[in-house]
Amino acid sequence: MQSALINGKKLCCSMLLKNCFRPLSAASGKLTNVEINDKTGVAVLTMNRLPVNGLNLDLLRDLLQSIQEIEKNKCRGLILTSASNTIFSAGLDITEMYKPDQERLKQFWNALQDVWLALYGSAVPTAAAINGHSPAGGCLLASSCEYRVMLPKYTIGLNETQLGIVAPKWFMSTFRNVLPRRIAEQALVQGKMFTSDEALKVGLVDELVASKEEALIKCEKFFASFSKTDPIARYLTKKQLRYNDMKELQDEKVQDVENFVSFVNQPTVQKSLGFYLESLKKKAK
Ligand SMILES: CC/C=C\C/C=C\CCC/C=C/CC(=O)SCCNC(=O)CCNC(=O)[C@H](O)C(C)(C)COP(=O)(O)OP(=O)(O)OC[C@H]1O[C@@H](n2cnc3c(N)ncnc32)[C@H](O)[C@@H]1OP(=O)(O)O
Repeated sequence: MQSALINGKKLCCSMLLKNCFRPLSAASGKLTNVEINDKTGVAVLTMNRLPVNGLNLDLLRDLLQSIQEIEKNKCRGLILTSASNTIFSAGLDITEMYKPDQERLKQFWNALQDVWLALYGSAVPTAAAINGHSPAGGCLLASSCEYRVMLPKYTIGLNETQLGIVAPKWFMSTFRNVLPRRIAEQALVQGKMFTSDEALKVGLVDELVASKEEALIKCEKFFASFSKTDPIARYLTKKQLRYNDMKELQDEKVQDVENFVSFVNQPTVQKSLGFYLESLKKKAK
């Protein structure tokens, strides 16, 4: 009975996908794609830098432009997802940090700050359809949304300490906004990657579903739960709750870039990043 119901919705969704979605052309950069459901007003923002949606400067710039266009168009919701079948996002593109061009390195971190501020503080309700692995920066993006639906058998978490990196304060605040403090602390110090089941258990994600289509439906349902809520009151409440986290970064934006640049340029950090990149490449062979 339940699967019949789900199948019914699936059919509905694929019909919607075919009939109701129009691209938001201004927001569809090379590495992101935005489609708006004309019936519901919900925008699906898809990261499309395959194979792993590594967050490099170009993807971050496209993401920012897309989020801003979705806000401008007063969409009823923003669903963040991936064009890959197995990876939501591999997090920051490590090649941006390894032997970096110094000016680009600053722009890169600045772009990440801006994407986080735009997504975390978005006036439009946000949800992530996590259709693949979501380590580090991928987890940051998903956790910045208000609701998360994940597919089974993937992993998600802030694994920075496993890489010998300290996650910046605003990564940690984002995590703490989602998880109980003690669980957030334990996970952050361990650099824990949660399986989908574990993520559901601790509340890092809100629902598990079997397919991306179902994930999109669940995210739409989350937005529909605001149908009787005043949108301005909704946004102002969210803004108040997230104000301190955002203000902290806004006040320290320049210092935060400097900290990042100086951290990344340390010879020991460069060495670790080099080894890590090599290990990823070896694994791929
Ligand atoms: C005091 C402190 C002050 C300031 C601190 C400041 C800064 C520090 C904070 C920095 C924050 C960093 C957060 C991050 O996001 S770091 C990135 C962390 N990401 C990861 O650890 C993920 C690594 N990747 C994987 O685990 C797997 O690739 C993944 C599970 C995502 C996919 O596995 P799959 O088997 O499907 O693919 P692979 O064969 O592994 O990969 C395919 C190719 O993609 C390359 N790759 C993968 N991930 C990355 C990446 N993050 N960056 C760059 N390149 C990546 C991989 O090497 C393969 O490449 P090729 O061999 O095909 O060339």
